[in-house]
Parts: sequence; structure tokens; C-alpha cells
Amino acid sequence: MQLMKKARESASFDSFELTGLMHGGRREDVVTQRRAAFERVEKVVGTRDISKLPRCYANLSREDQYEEGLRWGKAAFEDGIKYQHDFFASTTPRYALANSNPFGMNAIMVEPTIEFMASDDEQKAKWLPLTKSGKIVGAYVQTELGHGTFVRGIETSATWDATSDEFIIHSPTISSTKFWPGALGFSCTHIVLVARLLLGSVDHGPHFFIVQVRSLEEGKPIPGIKLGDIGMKMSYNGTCNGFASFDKVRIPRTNMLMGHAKVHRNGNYERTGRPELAYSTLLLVRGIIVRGMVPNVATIMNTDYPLAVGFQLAQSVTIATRYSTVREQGLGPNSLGRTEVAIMSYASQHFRILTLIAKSYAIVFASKAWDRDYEKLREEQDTGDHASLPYFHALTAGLKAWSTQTAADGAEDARKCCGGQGYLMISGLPEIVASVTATATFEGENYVLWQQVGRYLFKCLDHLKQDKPIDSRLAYLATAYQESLDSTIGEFDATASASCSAFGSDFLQRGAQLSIYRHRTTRLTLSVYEKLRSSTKTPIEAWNEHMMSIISAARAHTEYIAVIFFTERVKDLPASTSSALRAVLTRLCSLFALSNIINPQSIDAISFVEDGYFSLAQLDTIRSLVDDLLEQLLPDAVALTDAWDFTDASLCSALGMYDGNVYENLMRWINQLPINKRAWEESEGVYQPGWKKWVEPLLQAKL
Ligand SMILES: Cc1cc2nc3c(=O)[nH]c(=O)nc-3n(C[C@H](O)[C@H](O)[C@H](O)COP(=O)(O)OP(=O)(O)OC[C@H]3O[C@@H](n4cnc5c(N)ncnc54)[C@H](O)[C@@H]3O)c2cc1C
Repeated sequence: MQLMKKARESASFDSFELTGLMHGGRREDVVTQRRAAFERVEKVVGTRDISKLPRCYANLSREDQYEEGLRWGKAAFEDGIKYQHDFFASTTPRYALANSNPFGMNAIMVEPTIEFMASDDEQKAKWLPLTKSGKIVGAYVQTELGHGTFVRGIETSATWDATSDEFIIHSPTISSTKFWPGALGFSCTHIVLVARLLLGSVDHGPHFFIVQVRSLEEGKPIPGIKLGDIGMKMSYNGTCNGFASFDKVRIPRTNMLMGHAKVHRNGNYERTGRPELAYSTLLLVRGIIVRGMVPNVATIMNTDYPLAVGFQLAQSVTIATRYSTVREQGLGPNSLGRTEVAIMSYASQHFRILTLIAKSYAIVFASKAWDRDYEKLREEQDTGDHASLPYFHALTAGLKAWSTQTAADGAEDARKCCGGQGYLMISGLPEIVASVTATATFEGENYVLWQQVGRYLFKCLDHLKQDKPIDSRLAYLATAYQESLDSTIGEFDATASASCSAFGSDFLQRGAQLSIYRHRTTRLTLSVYEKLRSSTKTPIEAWNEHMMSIISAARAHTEYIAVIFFTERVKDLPASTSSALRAVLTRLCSLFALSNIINPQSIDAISFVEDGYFSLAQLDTIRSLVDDLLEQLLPDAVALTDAWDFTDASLCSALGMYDGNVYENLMRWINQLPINKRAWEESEGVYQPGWKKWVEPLLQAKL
């Protein structure tokens, strides 16, 4: 505890100032309101007293875990309604995404879908008050056993019956069984169903329908619908991800969400609005994953919320930072050979933890820029201008893939930073790692999303070739394209080489950092574009052949955007920001930009160097600047994680509590484990079922 106290005292800035910047924007009361909401909910669910072993670590069966999820979910949902806040609308009180909570689907998926896909105020007025007040519990039901990524392949059908003016919902095959949706197993009463619309002999493909699946009184499935749980998962066991099959179930025609396509009483099909708008839900939900909060104008304008996967990475690195500050191991540097040192003193630990802290902040700041751009998009769309949609779609796809992969890899490394203790469930880390990993899969599998980013970049290049304008935010690509044009043949030369012009402390400048990332993305994008263009294969074959290069280019573009967003944020901090906090964030931003280049764990770091852009001397300079930044940031490590303002209950970790009293906290929980209590209290330290049935017979057998 003394070590933790010392580490806090060494900070060069006030961590609460940073808390305000992240959670409250210019309104400190948001921080206070959040704290009060966490306190209330933690008291209701009984985790506020952290001396007690949290129930989730006490031998929970599948059924117990689900009930635990219901208990948490209800407390959080009710608190939001009673105290008029949305702190738990898209993340749980433990900072997992809200789809891990059985009551979380309403806000995170169902309401945005109705908002964007319902035809008119009548449909919205019917369903939204019911979901918002918890009168119905929703699920978003798209994925089937046979089809996830390829939504157009789904088989569940909605056939219009002219006589009764109803749709008949049917699952024709086993592979058409709906499979995975959160809350579907035993919690939801109504679902937003994605099914093929069949009108006579015409198949109009996937459309959205609202279907009641259980009675509101007794909870029994509606006749013709089979519902169940899909079993234990790596995480998400507090909710009932489920399956559903339909045997000719009838719903009124008006339960189709008709915002973008209508089926009239006479069976006529009419497309209304722009089909691209159907993407809005998808964009929104992907954005929530990145930013962790359901956006509405008020929250975007007044508060700055960090994001879901950024939160989860930050939680894991908070635990790892606190543990590394107090865990002493070995006679390392500065020990003078007498006393053991905190593991944070080891350069590898120091590097891993500080670079993870930098990444968690990079995700937060990227989310804030996403908010700004999303708001702009909505304003434009309100005036009928949809020109930015392709840019925004690519931005969201890229940020979703980048942030979820960064958070999942980072959380796992933070877990490893805690050695064996990090492998304990009661460290809190395995649950965070397992739950953040899921985000790479849903709402667009990451490798599929990278391709969507690539496709957008190549479309921009097609436009440039045809002298058509592209989105102004992609001006860098236009410039690179122009610069790479070979004047003799009028074509671009993707092989043209360039070298980095920065030296020494230049690398700490925003301009130099941006030009490194810009060079990498343009080189990769232009070169794979050229390969696709000149291929003699069919477009689909060529795409598959060069897929890994396409993904490299897309990731490089997104990392460039992330550096732009982080550096922009630091440059444009509110005028009231103290110079101490400015200095820390500037260092953190440089650490993020530079360490990605030389981090042995960076994905695709080879693409920074493979064209000889850097000399060895420049790479050495970058390494030594990173070392300097690490040294300068070390005293601030604990304060940078304190600034997230996580409660001990939300971390749910015996290793990561605020007080740093790790060994006592750990043993206090271990002493309460049911297996230990049973042995100690019932049979003097013998766990009888194990001993009698297995150990004793083994000892007595003559093998
Ligand atoms: C925790 C969790 C919660 C979920 N909640 C919901 C929910 O509420 N509602 C719902 O409807 N669904 C939900 N899902 C399902 C989720 O949306 C799907 O798992 C996701 O869309 C991926 O589809 P899939 O599982 O069929 O994987 P697949 O599409 O089979 O992908 C498997 C592999 O194939 C690769 N692949 C597939 N297509 C391509 C391609 N074109 N190019 C290159 N590679 C490709 C992928 O990269 C991946 O590596 C949830 C899933 C999880 C894990």
C-alpha cells in the first residue's frame, strides 16, 4: 500500500482533471452523477463491499450465471429510468458492452433499428415507448446457424398472405435456425427479426420485422416458436444468447418495419427512401462498440464519453498497472542487490504497460472524433444530403476493426503482465479478455470489415482516375495519387520510393508522425490497387489473391486516422487544460504514434520499413525517443489509470483494487471460495467428495 501511495504521489498532473476531460467534458457534474449511479447499482447487487468475494467467482453454474446477469441487468436498467441517465445504456456497470446483459439489447440494438427502419411516427410511437420503459424486452435476431457474415444468404422467410394480410414467419431448414442473438434464449418478449421478404414468387431479400416471441404474462413461447439457450460461452454468460426456430408463425403486415421499403395492402412492394440508410443502424451499433455510448444529440453536445472497448482495455491495464506497481519480484535495476523491485521497473513491463495505456487513450480520442463526424453525418442526412455516407461507413468499419483488435490483444497482454495471478478468474482479467474478444466477431467480423475499408479506398482511387472528386477527408489520397503519377505515361507509379526526412526530435512533432503514417497507407493502398487493376484474373479471384495486402492497406489507413484523431485532440484541448496535463497527453500521444513502429507486438510493423523508408539510424532514434517518453511517463502511470475513475466493484479484481493491498485482498477472496469453505467448515480441511471418491482409492490401489 505504501508503494501505491508513493506511485500516486509521483504523478505530474491531477488525475481528476483527466477524469473530467474523459467522462464529463466541461461538465464536472457528469462525473459526480456517474459515481452516484455506480454506487447505487453496486449496492443493489451487493458488490460495493469489496471485502466480500463477488458472487460471480463462487461456483456459478450456467443457470446461476444467467440469473446473476438478470440481477445486474435489472438493477442497471431500473436505475437509468429512475434517475434519468443512460450511463448503463450501452455498457454494463462492469463496462462490458450492454449486449452482454439480458436487458441491454433494447437500447443498443432494438431502439436504433426501430429509429432508423420504422416507417413513420406511428410505428415509432407504438414500439419505442414500450422498449424504453421496459414494457417489452427486445432482441436483435439476424444471425442463423448457417449464415453470419453473409446476411444476404439467410433463409428465414416472411411470406405475405393476401387473404389474412399477414406475414408467415418460417424456418425452412436447420441452418435457418436463428442462432446467437443476445437475450433470445429466455429473456426477450419481442424481437427485431431479419427475414427474407417473399411476395408471391418474388424474393425481395432480407427485411426487418417485429415479432412477439413470448407471452408477456407467463413468458411462454408463442405457439410455433421454439426458443432456447446456446450454452456456455467464453464470456457473456450473464445473458442468454439463444436460438429460435419458427413454424409458420403469423404476424400482422404492419409489423414489418417499413421505413425504406413498404408492402401495401394489395401486396405491392415499394422502395422508399434510400437503401443506404439501412446502413445507419449498422453504423450506429459499430460506433457504440467503439465509443461505448448510445449517441443522442444531447450527450454528444454536452459530454464526452469514453468508449466500450477502450473502457475494457483501460480496465485490464488499470489492473495490470496497479499490480505491477506493488508486485515486487527479483533483484532488478536500482535494487542495489538488496531489496526486490516492483515489476514495473523491468523495461519490458514498463514498455508493455505504458504503450497499452497509450492505446486505451487513443481509442477514446478516436471515439470522440467519431462522435463529431457522426453528428455531422446526421445533420447532412436530415437535409437529404447522403454524400458522406460511404466515407462514414468506411471510417466506422475501420475504427470498429482496429479498436476491437487493439483492445482484445491489449487486454490479453495486460493479463499476461500479471503473471500467474493474471490467470486467476478473481484477477478479473480472464472475463475482460474473453468479453472484449467477442467484439471482433459481432457487428461485422473484423477481417470482413477491413475489406470494406479497402473497397472504399479503391473506389476513391477509381474516382481520381476519372477526375471525379472524392471526400475532402481523403485529400491525402488525392495528393498521393497526383504525386505518384508518372508524367511520361500519365499513370501512377506505385513503386516510386521515398525516404523519411525527419531526424532527432523531429519525430516528436505532429507533422512528422502524421507523414510517417500517411506514407505507409498511401504506399500500401496504391500498390495493391495497381495489383488489382493489372491482374488478368477475374475481379473476385484477384481480390482473394491480394486479400492480405488489401487488409494491410486498410489497417494502415485506419491507424493513420487514429494518429490524426489523437494528435488533433491533444492539439485542441480546452483552453482551461493545465500545462501539466497537456504535457502528459502530448507524451502519451507521441508514445502511441512512435511505439507502434518499433513495438515487436505491432501487427504489420513490417509495412513501416519494408520499402526502406527509414534508415537504421532513424529507427534507432525512434527507439531512443520511445525510451525517453517511457521514462517521463513512468511516474504518471498510476494517475493515468486512476483517471478512468473505475470503481473497485466494476473492476471486480483482487489484483487491481485502488488501495494496492494485493496479497491481503487476494487471500481474503480465496478464503471465501466455496470449495475452501466447504472443506474447512465441514471436514477439517478435507474436500470430502474429491478425497473419498478419487484420491483415497488411488492411494490405496496397488498399481
Ligand atoms: C457474443 C456474441 C453476441 C452476438 N449477438 C448477436 C445478436 O444479438 N444478434 C445476431 O443476430 N447475431 C449475434 N451474434 C452473431 C454475430 O453477428 C456473428 O457471429 C457474426 O456476424 C459472424 O458471423 P459467423 O459467426 O457466422 O462467422 P462467419 O461469417 O462464418 O465467419 C467465420 C470466419 O470466416 C471469415 N469470413 C467470412 N466471410 C468472409 C469474407 N467474405 N471474406 C473473408 N473472410 C470471411 C471470417 O473472417 C471469420 O474468420 C453474436 C455473436 C457473438 C459472438
